[in-house]
Amino acid sequence: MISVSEALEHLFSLASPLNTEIVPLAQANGRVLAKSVTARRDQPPFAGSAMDGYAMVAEEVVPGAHFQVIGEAAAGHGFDGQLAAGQCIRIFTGAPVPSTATRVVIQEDVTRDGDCITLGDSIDKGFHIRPAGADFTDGQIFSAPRLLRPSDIALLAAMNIDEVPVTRRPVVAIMSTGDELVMPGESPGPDQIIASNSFGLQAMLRDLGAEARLLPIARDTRDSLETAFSLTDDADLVLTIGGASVGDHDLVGDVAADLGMERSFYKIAMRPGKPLMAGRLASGAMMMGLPGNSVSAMVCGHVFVTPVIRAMLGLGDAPAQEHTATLAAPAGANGPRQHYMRARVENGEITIFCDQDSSLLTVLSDSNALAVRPPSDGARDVGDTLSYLPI
Ligand SMILES: Nc1nc2c(c(=O)[nH]1)N[C@H]1C(S)=C(S)[C@@H](COP(=O)(O)OP(=O)(O)OC[C@H]3O[C@@H](n4cnc5c(N)ncnc54)[C@H](O)[C@@H]3O)O[C@H]1N2
Ligand code: MOO
Repeated sequence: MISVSEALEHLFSLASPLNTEIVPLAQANGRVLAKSVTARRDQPPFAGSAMDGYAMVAEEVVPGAHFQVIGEAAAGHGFDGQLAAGQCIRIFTGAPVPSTATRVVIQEDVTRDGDCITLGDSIDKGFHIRPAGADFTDGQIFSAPRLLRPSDIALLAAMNIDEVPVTRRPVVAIMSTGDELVMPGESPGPDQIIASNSFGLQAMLRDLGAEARLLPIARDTRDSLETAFSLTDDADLVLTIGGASVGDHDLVGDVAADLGMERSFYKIAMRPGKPLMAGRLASGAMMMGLPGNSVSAMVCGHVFVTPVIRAMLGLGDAPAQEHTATLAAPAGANGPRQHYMRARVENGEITIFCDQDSSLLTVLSDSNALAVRPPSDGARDVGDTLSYLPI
């Protein structure tokens, strides 16, 4: 058995960044920017007013000083004339400030009588002028790679970038295997259960920005598995679930090998998730064969599938990021495999659930973390620092 970090190295050597496509800005949220882009203008493009008030030429604001109102500037409509000492214009937020104006006095600090304003006794000393290019300037680089979020979309729009180069979404084919499985909503026979892992993984993959589609459930026969594999030619990654262990009906590895899969590794010193396999199929797609136990499949999703998808998206080869918390209750010594234990982190303290059986989805659902216990980690006390993966 290889270690988790050795397995990740193998997986990263199988996963390479996908090519780039151009999408309209409105469809770029959640995508990965593949190439750096540059701002096509200054923002703001002119010195602009930050407040509603009066723009004037004044070194100091002196209570009781008078100014003559000679015009107006609003957002989208600047003032064409020249502004001299003793003069001001009515101005609104977002309007260009005349080049000679030195400050904007907010309207709350002014009394107006016809075309004359008088400054009040207590005046806000702010200049309230946003210089041209204060946010960004023409040609400023917005660097790739990065996962685009709503705030980035707003920035790209302001930069006048209407088409965005993003990494193509990885296409992932998810194949549940097993005679016992039926789809949610169907009526299972007495010996059957509902396929759940495929749906959990599909949700995880979609959150990561992959295009994840479910194949028909493959039965525990060579024919059925071969048929399911024949539907994966367009995939960048094929995820099989179940049939990965050593039982007589665990045929996934054998069938994949017969179809030309070059195996990279099988079995990892971890729990849950020990019987994970990976390799490259004859189609060129990467394959990961996940164990069937529900929690094992989802843990492999967090520990291995997520970093693989991020690598395919061009976000780099890095393991899932670990955080630390202090232990809320003592934890016994760990065995020889790296153990990912369902846990809850609250206010910086981590509590590990008692029952870690790898079939218990209720415990997984109650968890927001996987405590990471390295191989042969000794017993830990309350207050000890522990690493965890947020989930
Ligand atoms: N003699 C040994 N037996 C087992 C070993 C071992 O080393 N020696 N390893 C155990 C471990 S660890 C795991 S994990 C499982 C993995 O088994 P498989 O990958 O072959 O999975 P299956 O046997 O097909 O299924 C296990 C379990 O999970 C349920 N399952 C499968 N697919 C789904 C799905 N899509 N949705 C929900 N549940 C699913 C299945 O019904 C079984 O209950 O092997 C141990 N055995
Ligand atoms: O490794 Mo299995 O994944 O422990 O249940």
